[in-house]
Amino acid sequence: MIASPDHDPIPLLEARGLAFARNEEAIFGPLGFRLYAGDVVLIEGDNGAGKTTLLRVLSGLLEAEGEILLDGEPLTLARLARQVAVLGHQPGLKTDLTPLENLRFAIGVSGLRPGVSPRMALGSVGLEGYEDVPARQLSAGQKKRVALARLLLVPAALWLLDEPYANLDRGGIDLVNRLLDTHARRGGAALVTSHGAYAFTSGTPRRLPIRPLAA
Ligand SMILES: Nc1ncnc2c1ncn2[C@@H]1O[C@H](COP(=O)(O)OP(=O)(O)OP(=O)(O)O)[C@@H](O)[C@H]1O
Repeated sequence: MIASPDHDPIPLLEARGLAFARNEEAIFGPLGFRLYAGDVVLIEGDNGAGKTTLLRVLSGLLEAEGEILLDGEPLTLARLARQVAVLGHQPGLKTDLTPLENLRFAIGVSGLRPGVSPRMALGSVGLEGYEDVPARQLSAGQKKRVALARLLLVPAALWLLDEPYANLDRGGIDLVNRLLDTHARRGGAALVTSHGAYAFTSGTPRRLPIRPLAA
């Protein structure tokens, strides 16, 4: 069980007895943990350990045994849309649309954090000048940066990030760490998978590995 020293009594995310099996083969769990405002938690595990599966369960994409609570309430699709931002292996962009259009689409679905605009968010992730280029013309790292800009724009307090460092150069890795740091200081929380090579290399927020993830 993970808990920060100073936190609100209600965790942003709580898992109770969470277990997932495929074809009767256990993938992970049972697993219990709490994530409070200000927590950034690194999910560690070898290839195939079940990190992505866990994030897919927490994102409502796969059903598992056990309970998932968001702000103390059972996970529902409506709560997910408002309270959780997910960054998967794929950047999740519509490639015929530009970065600006993709971000406006995301705002339409998940809302807008006060005080930030799509152009500002693209500037923050180093994509000034790429606002109006079709996303299919962007490199893998640039696409990942658009997905990071989406995190900055939406108001969700809980971030679920699957391999956010993949495809990023050194500056991009530092960028992810800065975004996590700022998000945590603003009262957000994040669950991050990584193979560890690049995790939290600078501007390090708290590092709170959960183990074991795979029973
Ligand atoms: N769609 C699927 N159908 C069947 N088995 C799957 C499927 N997706 C994943 N698995 C299996 O579930 C297990 C956990 O996979 P998962 O992708 O969660 O691992 P991971 O820890 O994220 O791995 P990696 O570090 O390689 O990304 C693996 O044994 C994998 O082969």
